[in-house]
Amino acid sequence: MQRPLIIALDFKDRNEVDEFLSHFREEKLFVKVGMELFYQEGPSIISHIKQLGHDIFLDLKLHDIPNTVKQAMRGLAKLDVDLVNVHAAGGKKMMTAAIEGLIEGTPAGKKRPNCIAVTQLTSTSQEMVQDELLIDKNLDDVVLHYAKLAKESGLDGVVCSTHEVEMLNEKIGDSFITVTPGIRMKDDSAYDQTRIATPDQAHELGSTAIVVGRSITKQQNPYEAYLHVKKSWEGIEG
Ligand SMILES: O=c1ccn([C@@H]2O[C@H](COP(=O)(O)O)[C@@H](O)[C@H]2O)c(=O)[nH]1
Repeated sequence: MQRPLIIALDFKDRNEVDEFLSHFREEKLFVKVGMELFYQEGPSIISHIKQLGHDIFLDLKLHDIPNTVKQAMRGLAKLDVDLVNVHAAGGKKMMTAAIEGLIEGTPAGKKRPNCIAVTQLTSTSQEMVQDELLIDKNLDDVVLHYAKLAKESGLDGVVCSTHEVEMLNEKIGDSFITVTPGIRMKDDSAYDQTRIATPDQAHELGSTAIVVGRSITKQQNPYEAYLHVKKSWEGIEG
């Protein structure tokens, strides 16, 4: 994976997506379709965006019993997306089943989509881990443990925050993909995210890819905001 900047298309429908993408006519993008858009528009939104020439991370974060995840992944593999994901909290059997489903569902001659596991959401804080999830461990240790489970299950990488990337690169190896949401420009609101960093910090810490939503999509000039984030991510400007 070529260290992409992935734009989260958290829009309510296809019209909003088209309006947003109209600002990027010359640009081949890597975009993320999440639950909000996919549950509204269904699989046709994927073929629509593919026809425009963009790469797609389908962020549905599957988390269910192994057989259900396997059959769901068989279906998703047919959609011609580049990246899909599960929650690592589903465990090794579930993650292994996800890969089996992807392999079975990928059309002959095509490469299966990369599959990554969410370790701990970037909206989760150390306090939440202890007080709400009742996990009596350091958040870093939880992320590392889930990342190891994902690796052992044959997944290609994880979703984590930038704060854990150096540790994962050191302990698991930097060919294991680290996709990091929770990205904010210096003066932007964190909104509901807690483990945040700027694009240039993500670059320095060694993220494979960053996911950026509102710091681009909610700006008055999304194209300018995108260029600004991209420069920072490429280490050209802080
Ligand atoms: O741990 C996670 C996993 C997924 N996300 C998704 O990324 C974007 C982030 O959007 P922002 O507007 O930049 O906060 C969003 O679609 C989330 O569903 C995440 O934030 N953290």
